[in-house]
Amino acid sequence: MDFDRAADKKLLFSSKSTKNVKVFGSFEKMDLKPDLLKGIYSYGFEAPSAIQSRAIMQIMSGKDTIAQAQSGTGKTATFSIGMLQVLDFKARQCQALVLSPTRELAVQIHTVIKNLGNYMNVHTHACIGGKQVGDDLKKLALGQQIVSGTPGRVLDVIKRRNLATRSVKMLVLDEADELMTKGFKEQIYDIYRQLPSSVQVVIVSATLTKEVLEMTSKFTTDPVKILVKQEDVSLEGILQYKVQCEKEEWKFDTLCDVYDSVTITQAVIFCNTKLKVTWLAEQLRKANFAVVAMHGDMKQDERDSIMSDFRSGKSRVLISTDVWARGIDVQQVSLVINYDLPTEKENYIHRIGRSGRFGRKGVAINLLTSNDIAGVKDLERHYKIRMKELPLNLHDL
Ligand SMILES: Nc1ncnc2c1ncn2[C@@H]1O[C@H](COP(=O)(O)OP(=O)(O)OP(=O)(O)O)[C@@H](O)[C@H]1O
Repeated sequence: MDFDRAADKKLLFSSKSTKNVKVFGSFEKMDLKPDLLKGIYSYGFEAPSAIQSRAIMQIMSGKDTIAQAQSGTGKTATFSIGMLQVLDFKARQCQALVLSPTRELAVQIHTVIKNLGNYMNVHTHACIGGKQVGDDLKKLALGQQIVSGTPGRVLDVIKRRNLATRSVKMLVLDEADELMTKGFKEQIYDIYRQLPSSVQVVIVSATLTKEVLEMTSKFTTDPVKILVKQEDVSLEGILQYKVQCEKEEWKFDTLCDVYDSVTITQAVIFCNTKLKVTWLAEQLRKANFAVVAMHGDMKQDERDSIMSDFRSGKSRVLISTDVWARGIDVQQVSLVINYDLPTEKENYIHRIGRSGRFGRKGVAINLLTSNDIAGVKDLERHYKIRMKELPLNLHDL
């Protein structure tokens, strides 16, 4: 695991991290419950990643934990394993809440927890918007020890008194910086206020700015911090390219060239608006390219079916908004195209991180107009990266 050795160094050298966090080089050394260990191995994991070898034991110890690590380096299993180790699965009360910004991510986390806890009789539920609330209420009435959900729906079922929070021991905020933004912040505070004051808080993201860290101090007490320096947040395994298209109208032809030339497994193309996603999908289909599209205004059933086809490899090129930028794990994605440069710096890292999962190679291509010059410079400076010009012969990639 060469990539992990690199990630390891980066976690070690981040100066704001808590000093002397012990590193556990194997899952056995973590003294996990045998059924949990069995779940981890049958899920296919052999050894812990850099973040796992540090943060799992901290989470298990009951301390509030801030766990930052690059995209695709196994943060989900970090908090899932920590959680599965400490909860009491003989009791049916809800003992852990995981909040994340998108429905698809909440479902994905629920699935990972279910798989890792396969031998532990875990009852877990994905509580997300866009689905009949009645179905949630039925599931919750059965008793769910872990709930993974989106803030709006989770708050709703708490307010309706269908999700009892008095036994919640752990709150995980995944993609915490996104959850601290305007749309979610109030809901997160409202949920937090409903939890016992002793609740352990775990903060997770690949990007955590100083401001976000300050905000999270409202939820945490003397947290263990495992942080990555800004210039180390971008993964080395993802090659980053730019194409100067000058004008917006010239991007489309460039995209068609790229589509034709690169033999890919799977790709995600990002646009900044839902309208543009729909428009681009139409244009590409007219030009006989097979693509699917997904955005937040679509019905959940449709989103589910697009996700399921993309996960299974039935569809190979997906066009989306930032609803797809964070957390979604499809290992076969090897190419990310920013048809539009994201408006938030952090989302650049998250978007390109949909490729290059767990040490795989990835390619990111940014289509730029003359309006993007300053934005690119800013990204390059901020993350100490270099976007190279896309080679004319794309097979060289
Ligand atoms: N110890 C491990 N051994 C092998 N594969 C692993 C291990 N831990 C995680 N993975 C795999 O790595 C991939 C990425 O993990 P995960 O989705 O948790 O990343 P992440 O750090 O949460 O990324 P993001 O920042 O994009 O949310 C998943 O497919 C997961 O199954």
